Amino acid sequence: MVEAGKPNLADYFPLLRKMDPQGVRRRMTVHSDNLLKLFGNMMDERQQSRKSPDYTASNDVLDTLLDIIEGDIEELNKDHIKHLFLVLFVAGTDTTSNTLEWAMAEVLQNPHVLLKVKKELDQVIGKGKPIEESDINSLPYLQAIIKETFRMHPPVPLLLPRRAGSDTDLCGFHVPEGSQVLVNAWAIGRDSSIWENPNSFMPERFLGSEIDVKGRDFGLIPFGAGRRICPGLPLANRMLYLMLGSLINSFDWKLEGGISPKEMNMEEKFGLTVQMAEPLQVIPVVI
Ligand code: HEM
Repeated sequence: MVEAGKPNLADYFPLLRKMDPQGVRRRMTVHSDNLLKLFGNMMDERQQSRKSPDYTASNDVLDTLLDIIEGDIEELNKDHIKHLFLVLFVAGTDTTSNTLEWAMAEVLQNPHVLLKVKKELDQVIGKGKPIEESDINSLPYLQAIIKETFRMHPPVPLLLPRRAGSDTDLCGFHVPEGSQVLVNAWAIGRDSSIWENPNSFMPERFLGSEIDVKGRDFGLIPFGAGRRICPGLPLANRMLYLMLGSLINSFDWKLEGGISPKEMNMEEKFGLTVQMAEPLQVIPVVI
């Protein structure tokens, strides 16, 4: 992921693409091949165990896809599945874990938010009890925290690049056909003409508001919008509610090194995804 996020001269000067002057493409090919090998081995192992008479189907994604290719569908083969897993791995892991890390960091930096969400969880779920997917709708403040985290820290800050299909005039700018267009979701989230106090973490702004991350409200588009909106959105959202809610409801948290919330380093490190420059280090205390 670190390699994929490095600026590549060849993206700005396409003539250099064949030369690969920084070796980015060469190294990325090695990383992708290693991952494809890993997924290939996992598939072989699973296919082997599926042959055993004691095998109980787990009905996970791999089992479901293997059922399909072992049937008589020719459009999908093992190679497709390996590449599908590669895409899901690259698109779905750092994005979700970075959001969780930012959400925890913001909540811990803002003790009044922590107090409020703990109260909500206590009232709806009960202190220390596990959260179920069906509880999410009854936790508006937890939902607001996730939205506010996406507004301030969209993990894919420039979304995925677009190419203009034809000459276009947009907000006074001429965009020639074939240009690469980047949408800066990070800057939209910090735009003071859209958001009041854009640099303050205020989940309350989403309480009683219809604004959502599903691509209809262009002020908040961490998953993109339109035909190529992130297909992992429903999964990522559910995982985030469950993980953040469980971490907050099951533990008290202490900042490592005895630092106070105000001393936390909230600087960002730019890459394929925006990470915390200094990873969050916190100690769970069992409730
Ligand atoms: C917090 C979590 C996530 C965020 C913020 C996120 C964000 C994004 C964004 C911004 C795009 C590009 C959309 C566009 O440019 O319009 C994208 C594409 C994509 N995402 Fe996610 N994503 C997340 C989690 C996931 C997960 C969990 C998966 C799958 C398990 C996933 C799979 C994909 C795929 C396959 C694409 C490419 C879709 C296409 O090109 O048509 N994402 N995601």
